[in-house]
Amino acid sequence: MGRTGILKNSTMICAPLMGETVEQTVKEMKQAKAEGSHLLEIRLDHITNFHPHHHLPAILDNKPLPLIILYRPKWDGGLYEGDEHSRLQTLRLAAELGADYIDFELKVASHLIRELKINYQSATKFIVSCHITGTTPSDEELANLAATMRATGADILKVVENVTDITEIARIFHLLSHYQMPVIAYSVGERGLISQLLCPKFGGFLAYGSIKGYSIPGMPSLYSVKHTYKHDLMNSETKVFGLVSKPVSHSKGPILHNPTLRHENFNGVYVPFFVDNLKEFFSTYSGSDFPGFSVGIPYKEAVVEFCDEVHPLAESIGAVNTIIRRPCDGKLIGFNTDCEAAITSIEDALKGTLISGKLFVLVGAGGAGRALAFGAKSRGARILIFDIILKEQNLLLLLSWVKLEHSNKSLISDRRKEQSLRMEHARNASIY
Ligand SMILES: O=C1C[C@@](O)(C(=O)O)C[C@@H](O)[C@@H]1O
Repeated sequence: MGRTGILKNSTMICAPLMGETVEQTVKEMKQAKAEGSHLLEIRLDHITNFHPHHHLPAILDNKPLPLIILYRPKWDGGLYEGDEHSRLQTLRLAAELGADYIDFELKVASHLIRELKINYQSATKFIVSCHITGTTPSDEELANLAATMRATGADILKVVENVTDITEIARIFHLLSHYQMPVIAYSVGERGLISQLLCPKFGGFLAYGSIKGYSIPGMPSLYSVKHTYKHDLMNSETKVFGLVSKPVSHSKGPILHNPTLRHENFNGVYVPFFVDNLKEFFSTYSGSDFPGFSVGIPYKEAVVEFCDEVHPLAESIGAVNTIIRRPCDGKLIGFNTDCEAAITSIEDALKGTLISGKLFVLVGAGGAGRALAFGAKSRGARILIFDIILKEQNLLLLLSWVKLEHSNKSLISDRRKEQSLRMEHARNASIY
C-alpha cells in the first residue's frame, strides 16, 4: 500500500469549524491558523440565522487561509432544514464571491458543477462528497463510486465512512493511494482515527484536525497532527507501528514512541489501533508497512495465538506485549518486555536492596500483572495479588509458578479455596 498518485498535492491539514455565529467563526479561523491548519472548512449550516448576502462576504473577507464552504442539509446529516433552492442559491453565491472550495453532495453535484464552471470561471474548486452508511464497500465498489463522483465534474472527491471495524479502513487507504485524482476519504468515530492519522502516507488530499476546545470522536487535534504524529514528515515509505488495544485512547504510547522514532531518525509513526478482532486485524495489516505492534488491554494473553513464534519468557508468562514482524520471512514474533522493564525499574529504585523475600503487592492480575508476578516470583518475592475479577485461568497460571517451588497439587485447590475466601473477606487479595 504505497502512494502512487503523482498528480496529487501533498496532504494538507484542515480544521473543521462549526461556530454558531460569524464572529465566532472569524475568531476560530484565526485560532486554527495559529494552531497550524493549512485549510479551513466552514459549516454554514451551524451558523444560526444565517443571512447569505450579509454573512458570506463577512466570512470570506476575513479568511486567513483557503476556505472550504459547506452547507449540509438535514437529508445528508447536516443542520440545514430550509428549502433546497435557497441552499443551492447560497452555494452559487459562494462561488460568485470566489470561495476557494465548495463542497456539494453527490446527489446535487452533477448539474450544479457544470453550471458554475460555465457561469463563474473562477478558481473555485468543487468537492463532491458522499457519506456511506453501513459496511465499507469493496475496493472495486469504491472505485465505481469514485468514478460516478468524478463524472459530475468534481475536482476533488470526498468519501466519508463510519466503520464498525478498523480493518475496513484498509479499503479507504486503498482508494486514497490508487485513485488518480485528489481524494479525501476517512471514517468518523474512534475506530476511524487512523484514517486521519495515516492519511499523508496514503496520499490523501487533506486530513482533519480539530482546534483546541473542540473534541470530535475519531478526529485528532491539530496539535497532535502537527506535533505528535508530524504529518509533514510522513510519506509513502513511512512504517506504521502502533498499539493494539481496546480501548486505546488512554495510552501514552504515541507521545512516547513518536518522538523516539524521530530521535532515531527512523521514518516511522506509532498510532493507536482500536481493535475488535485480532484475527482480522493481523490478516489485514499484514505487510512490511506494519513492522511491529505493542499490545495492550485486553489482548496481552489472547494475542499469543496469533504470533508465529513466542519468546520463551513471554511463553512462560503467557502474555505478549510486543510483536515484531521478522523482516526475512514476515513472521510475527511475540515478546514480553513488561516483566523485565518493571522488575528492573523496581530494582533500580531499591538501589541494591534485593527483591528476594520481600512482599510484592500486585494490583491487577491481567496480562501486565502476570508479567510482573512472574518477574517478582523469579526474584524470590512473596506476592500479594489484588484483582477485581481474578480469572480462574490467571489464578491457575500464577499458581503453576508457586508449584515450581512447592510441587504439590493440593496446593492449587487449597489456594483456590483460599482465593474464594479472600474474595469474600479481603476484596480479592491473595498471598502466594
Ligand atoms: O502495558 C503497556 C502499556 C501499553 O498497553 C499502552 O497502553 O501504551 C503498551 C504495552 O506495550 C505495554 O506493555
